[in-house]
Amino acid sequence: MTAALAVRPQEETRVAIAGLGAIGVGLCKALHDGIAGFRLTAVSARDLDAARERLAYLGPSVAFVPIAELEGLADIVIECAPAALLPEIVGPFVKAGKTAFVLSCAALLGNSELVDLAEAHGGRIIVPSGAILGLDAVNAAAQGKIESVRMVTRKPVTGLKGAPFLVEQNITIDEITEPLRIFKGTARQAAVGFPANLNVAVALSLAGIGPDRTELEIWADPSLKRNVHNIQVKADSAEFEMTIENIPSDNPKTGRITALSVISALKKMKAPLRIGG
Ligand SMILES: NC(=O)C1=CN([C@@H]2O[C@H](COP(=O)(O)OP(=O)(O)OC[C@H]3O[C@@H](n4cnc5c(N)ncnc54)[C@H](O)[C@@H]3O)[C@@H](O)[C@H]2O)C=CC1
Ligand SMILES: O=C([O-])CC(=O)C(=O)O
Repeated sequence: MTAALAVRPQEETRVAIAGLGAIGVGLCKALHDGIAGFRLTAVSARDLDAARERLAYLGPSVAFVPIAELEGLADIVIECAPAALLPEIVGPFVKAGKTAFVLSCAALLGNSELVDLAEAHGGRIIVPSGAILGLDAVNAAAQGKIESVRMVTRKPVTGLKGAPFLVEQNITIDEITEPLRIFKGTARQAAVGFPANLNVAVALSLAGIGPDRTELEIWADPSLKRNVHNIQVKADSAEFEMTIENIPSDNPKTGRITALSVISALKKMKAPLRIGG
């Protein structure tokens, strides 16, 4: 047998994408262009016919199907849909012992049975770094003792509009001319009040000291064009501060780096050299 024949080709992992918005469309393109070891096999969208037309370049090897059919067609699913759909996207995959990447991670707090389901069936839920930074350092610090994690988020008005907290509290931000602090509380409270705007705070809390101890301020700032997150961590191993300025994608609520973080996480799954968490 020649050396070449002795090398087993790396098995391709079949990927499904649920939700074809700002993140999902970027991931489709990346997978179509090629991520070694992965093959896009199925996608799901609210309007399947429109999606089929819009993404015709994906060709006949990619199935456009309702969410319920994704699990039969893929080994992993990437959830990048509205948060309310989290259980129906993730549930079937983890129940089959498969992996689900979750972007709407704020919704994990209200659906913790998904983690139990994954544990019971040998499935995995992976929350990529998304639009935030330093989850590896926070997670490392959490292996020791973390005293506090504080985050201050500043967003342009378009990145916050329509959040349930603003509606409930009758806070109008359309015409502000100065930065306005609109929320002070915990990551868990933010997940309820800002379910589509503060996944980053929940990811940070899950990496560190949990959603009830992670403190958060949210500011609406009309002078900003980017979503800015500043994090301060005090631990017995290190004290650190990190800031990220996210350039919005086609969806003003979503930073461009979010889809890239998924591509990076996929590559890490197969890399012979893995850097960071
Ligand atoms: N973890 C993180 O750091 C971040 C998480 N996110 C979250 O990721 C998720 C996706 O974000 P984007 O792509 O920006 O949102 P988006 O709104 O651009 O895309 C969501 C897509 O899901 C589609 N959809 C609606 N109903 C559907 C159904 N029944 N079946 C399949 N698809 C359906 C919508 O038509 C839309 O195209 C959101 O929940 C968002 O809050 C966003 C940014 C950062
Ligand atoms: O957390 C989120 O859902 C989005 C976010 O703040 C960002 O993209 O900067």
